[in-house]
Amino acid sequence: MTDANSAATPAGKIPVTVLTGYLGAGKTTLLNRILTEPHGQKFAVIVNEFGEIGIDNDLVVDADEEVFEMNNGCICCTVRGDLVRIIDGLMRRKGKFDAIIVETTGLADPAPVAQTFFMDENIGAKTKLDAVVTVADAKWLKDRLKDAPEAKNQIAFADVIVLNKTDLVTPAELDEVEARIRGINPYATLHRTERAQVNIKDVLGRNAFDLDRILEIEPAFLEADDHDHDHDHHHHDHGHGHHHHHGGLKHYHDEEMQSIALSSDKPLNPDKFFPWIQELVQTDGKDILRCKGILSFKDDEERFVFQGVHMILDGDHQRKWKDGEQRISRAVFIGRHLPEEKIRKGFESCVA
Ligand SMILES: Nc1nc2c(ncn2[C@@H]2O[C@H](COP(=O)(O)OP(=O)(O)OP(=O)(O)O)[C@@H](O)[C@H]2O)c(=O)[nH]1
Repeated sequence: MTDANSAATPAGKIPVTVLTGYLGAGKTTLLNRILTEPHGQKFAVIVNEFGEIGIDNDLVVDADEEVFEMNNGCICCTVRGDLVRIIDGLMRRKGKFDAIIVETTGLADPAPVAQTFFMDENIGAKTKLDAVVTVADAKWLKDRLKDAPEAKNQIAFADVIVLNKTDLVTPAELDEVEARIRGINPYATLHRTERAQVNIKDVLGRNAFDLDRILEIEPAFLEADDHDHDHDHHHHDHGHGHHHHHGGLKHYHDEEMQSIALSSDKPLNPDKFFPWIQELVQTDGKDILRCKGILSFKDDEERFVFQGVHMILDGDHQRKWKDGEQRISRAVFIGRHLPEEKIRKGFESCVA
């Protein structure tokens, strides 16, 4: 097969798609869409998540794909070594898959991730960065561009932008957010979507990563990594956070961002949980950028997945608990100034 989607690049390198976008924009929704389409390809999927407990990899559809998880840290810093190791391991089993998809955390700066494919000689020889695909949240991007520098970098670095959640905004708002995106990145191809419904050929096998353009934005992109992780507090353009240096590449982290991980081995009562979570996101949704969890309800044979982005909640049964599978409820809340005690106590009070 030699369609646009066909995996092997001329040099026989494995194409890598970096899937990025701010917290809750719809990355996993897009990933699941890609994996469930009849694409006839075998993907290796690498998922990086912010927060201590692995929920994301559990939300990726149960396809044939192998999912590698990297928790506890941001892909662009602490776990970058993991990324190199996982890809290195994958390359030793060449032939078993056609392409690699890396889903970063919503808080990752895509620049150092992309840089890995140029700076690590071994990886650069065997893989090729196909495109940085950024999912943008039509409802919240505007606000995040004001307070989250990661969100802006994700747009700036994109080769393909999936402007998602068009159902949550008016046509005028949609035009406005697209104009904001165009102000930052006039080059990327852009698709407006609901539930990340985009043609797979529009996001994979693009051969779109443009090094020249990136060097214009980030002249230091190809400078050697001296593993210098300076914490530079002399920049007062943002009240919090710090900059790292990856070689000559400077990148920003929001240190006020926190995550709270909760778990319980006692089944929860849905009649307590739903009113609690609804009330919580109504009162504190401004600070809760993202919440999600896999829950075990009393007398319920199925896992229940809930998701939230600010005050918008979503939830559904996912699948039956498997025989022997431990029925543990897990949830994570990500945001700034989170009322931790209130969230912990509230969650505990939902036990049946
Ligand atoms: N209304 C609406 N909701 C959507 C759309 N796309 C995704 N969602 C919901 O938005 C929430 C977040 O979607 P995810 O795909 O998990 O987002 P993500 O970017 O992977 O989130 P993180 O990995 O936590 O950063 C979920 O509840 C989705 O069901 C859309 O087009 N419209």
